[in-house]
Amino acid sequence: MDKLNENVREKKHIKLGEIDSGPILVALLLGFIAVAIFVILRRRSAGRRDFLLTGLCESGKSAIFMQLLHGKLPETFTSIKENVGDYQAGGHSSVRLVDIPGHYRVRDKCFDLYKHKAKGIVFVVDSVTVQKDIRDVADTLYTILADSATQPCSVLVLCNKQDQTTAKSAQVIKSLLEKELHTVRDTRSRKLQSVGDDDVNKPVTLGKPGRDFEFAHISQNIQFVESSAKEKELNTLTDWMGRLM
Ligand SMILES: Nc1nc2c(ncn2[C@@H]2O[C@H](COP(=O)(O)OP(=O)(O)OP(=O)(O)O)[C@@H](O)[C@H]2O)c(=O)[nH]1
Repeated sequence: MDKLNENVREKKHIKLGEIDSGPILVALLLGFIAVAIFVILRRRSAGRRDFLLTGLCESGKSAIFMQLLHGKLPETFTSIKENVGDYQAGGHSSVRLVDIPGHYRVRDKCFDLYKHKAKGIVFVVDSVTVQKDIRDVADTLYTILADSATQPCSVLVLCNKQDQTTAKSAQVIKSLLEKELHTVRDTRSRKLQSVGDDDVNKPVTLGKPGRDFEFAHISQNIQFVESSAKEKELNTLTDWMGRLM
């Protein structure tokens, strides 16, 4: 009888040993995967120090650039070339600020030159004309967000010209854009299906397929804030940059 009990106990031990090793292996595997993801993400964001000001023509990018770097508003002119300068926020080392021209003929080419070094992308919106221009604004923003090179970036949608009484709030602009980006995504995915695309430059499909487009579903960290370059109210932008520097 004693021998029988001992045998049962032995068997139990063997079984317990077998069951116990499973969770340990799973935990080790999960740990390994977590470390690998951390290393990959670190590598992807390493060397990214630039902040890019982008958006449609006349949204106020050059005004913001000049206010931040020189404390003054520039004469009105359409940029055809980027403005580049060093910006320093209290206590931080300086970063490169690049004002990308809004004109469609130069915008994408210029953006492509700087996107791989970008840590933060500031998408400037004219809060007065945004509703009228919503198709163009959404199309331009979609191109930026769907670019695989911008996936590690933080994105700030800066709703500028808030000194104007007809300016839409950041909250309204966010929901206008959410609706329009849904349409842009549909149009683009239909085009992709008919044309086909090479795998290397394949843009990312934004949000969750089959669901309404929501900014909460994209991989970039995106925030919406308000500003007025004219009134030098740019704290929302400088605070955001300070947090990333
Ligand atoms: N009322 C108001 N006007 C602004 C503000 N920011 C810029 N502007 C004006 O908007 C116009 C366009 O500003 P820019 O800074 O040249 O616009 P941009 O985005 O650089 O335009 P592109 O160079 O064509 O890409 C200018 O007349 C600015 O003075 C603002 O916060 N409030």
